[in-house]
Amino acid sequence: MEFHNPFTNITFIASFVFLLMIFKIFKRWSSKNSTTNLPPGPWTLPLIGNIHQIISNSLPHHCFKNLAEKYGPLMHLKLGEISHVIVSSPEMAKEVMKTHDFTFCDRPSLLLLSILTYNGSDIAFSKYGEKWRQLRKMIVVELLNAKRVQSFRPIREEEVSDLVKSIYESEGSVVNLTKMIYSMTYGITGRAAFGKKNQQQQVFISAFEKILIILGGFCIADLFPSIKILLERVSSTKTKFEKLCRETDGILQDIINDHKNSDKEARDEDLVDVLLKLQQENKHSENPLTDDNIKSVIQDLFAAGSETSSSTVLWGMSEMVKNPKVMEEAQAEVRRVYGSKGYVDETELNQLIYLKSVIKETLRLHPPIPLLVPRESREKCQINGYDIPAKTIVAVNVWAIGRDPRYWVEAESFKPERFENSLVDFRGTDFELLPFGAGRRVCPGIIFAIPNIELPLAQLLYHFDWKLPNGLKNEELNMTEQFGITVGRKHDLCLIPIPRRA
Ligand code: HEM
Repeated sequence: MEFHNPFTNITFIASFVFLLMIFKIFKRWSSKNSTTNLPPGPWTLPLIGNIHQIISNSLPHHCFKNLAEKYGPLMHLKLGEISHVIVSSPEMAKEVMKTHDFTFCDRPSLLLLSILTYNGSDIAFSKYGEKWRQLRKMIVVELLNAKRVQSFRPIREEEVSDLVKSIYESEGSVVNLTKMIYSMTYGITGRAAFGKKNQQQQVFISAFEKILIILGGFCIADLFPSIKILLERVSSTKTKFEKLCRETDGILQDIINDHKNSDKEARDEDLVDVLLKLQQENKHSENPLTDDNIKSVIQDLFAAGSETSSSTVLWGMSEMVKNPKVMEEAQAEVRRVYGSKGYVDETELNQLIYLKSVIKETLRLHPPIPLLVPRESREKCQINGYDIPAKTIVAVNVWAIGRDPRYWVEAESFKPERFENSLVDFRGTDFELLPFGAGRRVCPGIIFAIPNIELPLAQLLYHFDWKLPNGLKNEELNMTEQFGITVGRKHDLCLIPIPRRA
């Protein structure tokens, strides 16, 4: 899956607009820069602040890690008119997401996300407040609980079996695992959300993929609020984005209407059914669930759930191909556990202890959202003796934290064994491993995500041995990252499956 580099067309638009608006911005910049006790950071240029330092060939999380090595784990950057703080150590992450969690549990209002989410009617990108709290509670209790996740087990098993079947059909030739895994995960999310697969669902998924590609980019208007309207006019992105959102909105509304008008008893309950039931139950409450809430929550599940799980499966496979001893041990475990049964299902997944360590290690080195979803400070506060002004955007570089040699021996190596006798977990209480974030805004989809990652990996390991095409050696596998809504592989993972004859 290809994404645009977020920083590609900034220079052109920025130089044009800067000439027009130079005075206005300068005035605003100088008045906003009056806080003197900010965390350390690189020297800023007038108007653009530190933008020039992050428009480089390296990806934002790499660039922030390099800068943090010089300026420290709590670093201030000015991107355009907006103050950003970049957190790069477990201690500072704990300050932001535990000690001062309430101050940092807001999300910034970003132009394209506001359009997509019906002005923040969702969970992931909406402002902190009573409406968000109620919606999140409802979704966690009713939608993302263990019983509901279990109810989708047949869907997962069927979709993963279909994946295995189509790989068998390509026996001996190269398969594009990237395409197959994304399509499988979208298939699982689509069926869990909407019920049976149909044409409408496919159209929604392909339009939504285009939306995610644009969202993975960078919106310059968000960095210059004082000339936002002008920037929106100069750029064609907003118009293109609105058109795509109108398309997905139409499809989602049709799906909701179809659900409202059809016989629910005649089919298995899907997530749209659950949301419509909640809408009925809450229609007289202070914060009723609107159709916009339903549509934006469904989009959250696709955006937050599908890309992240796919990218984890693909990074896990890539690391195992690159480290054949790990692959052998993981295969031996899966084949031992399922050997007498003769096929893989979800019943024994909890016995795959080594595979669980492989997944943890994958999330340590390749967190799909390396800077987490941005937070915004609700009020002024002090961290580590520095002032953080209200409305500062905070990014936690969990990619850098996962590679911190103070916490991780041989931090750059892929060693699942490190978790063997360790209690470190990824659920948001161990601040050296935070792929799902922490605190009030921690990912509520962890139990939904885990089987979507474990089952395909277990099946791929059970049924096949894997070889790189064109005589490439394992260590030569290209591991370059591509920045987008999640950080995935830049190059599709293409491998030759060799079916295992039991
Ligand atoms: C490997 C899989 C996944 C990873 C690594 C992941 C990671 C994350 C991260 C880093 C955040 C932001 C946390 C923060 O701000 O501290 C987040 C938020 C969220 N995730 Fe996940 N996620 C995954 C799967 C899922 C799944 C499967 C779902 C739902 C089906 C989901 C739903 C959400 C939602 C709704 C939010 C927003 C929470 C809020 O703002 O209150 N995620 N996720």
